[in-house]
Order: sequence, then structure tokens, then C-alpha cells
Amino acid sequence: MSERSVGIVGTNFHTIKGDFLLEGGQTLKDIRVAYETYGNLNKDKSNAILVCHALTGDAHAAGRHSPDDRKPGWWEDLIGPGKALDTDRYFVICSNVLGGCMGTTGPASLNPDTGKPYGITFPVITIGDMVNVQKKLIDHLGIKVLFAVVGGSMGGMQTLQWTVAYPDIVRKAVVIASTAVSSPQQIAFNEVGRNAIVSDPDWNEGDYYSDKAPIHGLATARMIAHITYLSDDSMHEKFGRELQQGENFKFDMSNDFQVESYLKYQGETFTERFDANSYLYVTKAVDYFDLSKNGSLAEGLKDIQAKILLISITSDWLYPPYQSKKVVEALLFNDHDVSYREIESSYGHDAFLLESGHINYVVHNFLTHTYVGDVMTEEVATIREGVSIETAAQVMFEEGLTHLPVVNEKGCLAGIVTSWDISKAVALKSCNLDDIMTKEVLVAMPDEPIVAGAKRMERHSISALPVVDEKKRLVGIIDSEDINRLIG
Ligand SMILES: CC(=O)SCCNC(=O)CCNC(=O)[C@H](O)C(C)(C)COP(=O)(O)OP(=O)(O)OC[C@H]1O[C@@H](n2cnc3c(N)ncnc32)[C@H](O)[C@@H]1OP(=O)(O)O
Ligand SMILES: N[C@@H](CCO)C(=O)O
Repeated sequence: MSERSVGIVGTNFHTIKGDFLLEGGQTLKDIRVAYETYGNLNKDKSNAILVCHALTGDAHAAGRHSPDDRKPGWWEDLIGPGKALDTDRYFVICSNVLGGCMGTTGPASLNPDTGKPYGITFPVITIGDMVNVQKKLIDHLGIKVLFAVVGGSMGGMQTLQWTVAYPDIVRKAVVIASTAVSSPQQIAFNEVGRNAIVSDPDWNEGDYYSDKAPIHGLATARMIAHITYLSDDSMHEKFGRELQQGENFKFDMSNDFQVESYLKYQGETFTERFDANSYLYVTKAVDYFDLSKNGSLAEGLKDIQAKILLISITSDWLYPPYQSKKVVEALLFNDHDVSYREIESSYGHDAFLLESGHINYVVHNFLTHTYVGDVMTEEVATIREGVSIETAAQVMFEEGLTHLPVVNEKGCLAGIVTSWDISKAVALKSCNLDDIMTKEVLVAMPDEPIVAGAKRMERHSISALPVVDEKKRLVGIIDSEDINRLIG
């Protein structure tokens, strides 16, 4: 296995106990979430990146489950040591979506009330529900801030949804080959796929788990969808009019052309890994996706706080660049921090899985151009000026801190006490906080590059910098151990 892989990984499960309210008004009980993590969560829990998968993806985004696995996780090219989602720096999380069939609760799961698979009684879910489930997972992992959320296609929708639903949690967002509003054409293709499934007699109103699955309908749905993931150019390049066998037409109904054989293979292999009912539900969730509010996308995206990078693919006719540009315009209308890159590629929509060199480069740059405000810990324990040394020591002990900012009544930084200062106070038998705290405190500003903050800490041999705004109000703190991990 390559040294740049996360290696052998496993899938974890978390159950969200009790009733979970869905956007459609129904509830689901005891939702199980399948997830994988790569890399290590830092002390401040400030280096977590959530990866959201596309329509038919899963939690297994990188590495291999066993050394014999034929293929690694679906985004192996982007996740791993030294890659854009660098597992030496970040703690990467990927979970299977609600309604999926790869470990998270979906229509194939057993309904705890009946002991039978939900099938078509599974409630209709939305991208918002998928994200709310991910939020519960993040809470379970004790993560309060996401350094970034990243995703392509339906993963990009979840990413945007995160920035809208949880604006104060997401610092950065990367949205690839996606949209903020599903278009009529996207809905139309999904409906053709669903129609193929429900027209298969084996579908049996969604109740097929103890019998034959509707694999013909599902395979047809995938074949149609797969055409939309390619482009006219990529099909010319990949297959042209080449024949699968021999040099002459067979003049029968078998698969003469390579492209036919390819699509058939794609359809068939898909049925081995995907559940037909799940396909109905996740495509429905995609269709309902619309982040505009009162008919205005700018209004819908108004409260976003994250810095957003949008990437589109020139040859993607399923999620064409114009859809990403609409998001950019709506964000710019609100003066939000947004960057946009259009990747020149003939691969079509699936370029987000294939153009790894270009996407690695663009995403790496976006993630590493980090500012103090992107990674600082906002919830800082402080003490007020004039309290006793004993109180300071107690707070530091209880909170497990080595640095404790001292603030005045306006929340402005007045000084800092370190564990060294406390030892000094004991040695010198001093009782006055004012005598031992540092008053000329080195600080960082939220909008300065993190590298500048890290250099200041290194130059002065200090391990934490309070972060203050232009009025010297304390807004956070950065810690050298965590920062060094992030800047590599
Ligand atoms: C986030 C997510 O999207 S997760 C899900 C990602 N995975 C998928 O969507 C699975 C569907 N596949 C795809 O979308 C694409 O195949 C990609 C993007 C994953 C990979 O694309 P490429 O590297 O260009 O592979 P390509 O599409 O050429 O080949 C795929 C398969 O078709 C087979 N194939 C190629 N030509 C033919 C042919 N003429 N006849 C039959 N089979 C063929 C290949 O042997 C290969 O088989 P394998 O998957 O068992 O190894
Ligand atoms: N190949 C992707 C395409 C949808 O974005 C998938 O199957 O999830």
C-alpha cells in the first residue's frame, strides 16, 4: 500500500437514541450512523474536516478495510498524508448518509417498531435531514467547530446545507460540481431512474427484501445516471464507436459497442452494492434540495459565515458551471468570502472523482491559506482583573489550562497568567495576581495568516497567543501544538 494512504481502516457506528424529527414532519427512531475517521483530532478539536459523499457513495472514503481489498475508499486520491485532505494535519470524518444503504439507517434497515425492513414506509428525507444526522455525529465526537466541510455533487449540497443550517460551526466549505437548487433537468433524470425501479415487477411496492431485488430496474437507473456523469467528449475518448468483440457488426441485439458493454457493466455492478429503495429516497432528497428563500438564493445564503470555495467542471452538463456561478453571485451579493475555480476537463460530472491532481491543488491551497480566526478556540476560560492567585490557579487546574487570559470589565485583555507564573507566585510567596501576570501580552488578530501567528509564538518561545479584535477584546486563543499540526 502506498505510504500516502491512510492504510487499513474500519467503519464505526453511532446510534442516535430516541426519536429524530425529520424536515417532512415524521420521525425516525434510533438512527444508526456508519462513519470512518482518518488522522487524529487535535487537543482543541479544531482540525476536523467532514467529507460528504455523493449520491451512491459511502463512509469508506479512504484506505482499505483489508490488505486484500481490490480498491481503496472512493476519495483515496484526496484523503491521506500529504494530500489536500492531509491526515497528518486534519481529522477527516466521512459518514454514510441517512437513507443510504451502507451502514446508516435507510429503507433496507429494520424498523424497530415492526422488526421488518422499512421498505417504502421509510419517511421521505431531505438533504437537511442528512446534515442534521451528521451534526448529531459531530456532537457525539465532541466537535464544536468544523475546520471544513467538503463534498462533490450531492456531497456539495450537504456542504452548502451545513453552511446555511450551522453557520457558526463551519469555518471553510468546499463545494464541487454541485448546486444550491436542483434543476428541472436533474429532477427529470432522477425520475427516469426511479421509474425504471418501480416498473420492475420485482420491486413489489418496495417490499422485496425477502425475495428477488429489482435489479433490472436499478441497473437501468444506474445506466441512465452514469451517462449523465460522463460527457460527449469523454465517451468519444473512452469508447468512440469501438466494438466490444471483433471488427464487424453482429447484427443482433447483443452489446456490440464497447459503450453498451461498459454501461451494462456499470449497471450490473451497481446492483451488487446498492439498494433500490435507497436509490428512490436519496434521489428524492436531491430533487427537493433548494436553498433559496422567498425565491431568492441571496436571501437563502445570507447568514453563511464560512469561507467558501466552489469548483465546477467545464464539461459537467449534469451540474453545469452556471449553477456554481449562481451560488457565487448570491454569496457575493451578501459580501461573503467566496472563491471560484472552473476546472478544464473533458471527464464530465465524475471529474470530481477523477481530476485528482487539479482538485488536490485547488483544495490544498484553499485549506492551507488559513487565518487565525479559522482555527482559534473561541470558548476561552478567563478571569477578571483583581481576582486572587488562588482563584486563577483553581480555574487553570479545573480547565486543564497552561495559559489563562485576564480580562477587564469590558472583556478587553489585561494580561495573561501561565502555569509558570503560578509556580513563581508559590516560590516567591506572592499573593497578588497583578505582580505575577504578564501585562505586555503578545497577541494575534483573527484576520492575520496563521503562519504569522505561529512564527510569533516560535520567535518568542511561547505556546499560546490570545486573539483580540481591533478594540482589544478577547475573541479566542491559539495554541502552538494545534497550529503546528495544521500548518505542517
Ligand atoms: C462519492 C461517490 O461518488 S462514491 C461512488 C463512486 N463510484 C461510483 O460512482 C461507481 C461508478 N463508477 C464511476 O462513477 C466511475 O467508474 C469512476 C469515476 C469511479 C471511475 O472512473 P474510471 O476510473 O474512468 O473508470 P471506468 O469508468 O473507465 O471503469 C470502471 C469499470 O468499467 C469497466 N469497463 C471499462 N470498459 C468496459 C467495457 N467496454 N465493458 C465492460 N466493462 C468495462 C472497467 O473494467 C472498470 O471495472 P472495475 O470498476 O471493476 O475496475
Ligand atoms: N459517481 C457519483 C455520481 C453522482 O455524483 C455517484 O455515484 O455518487
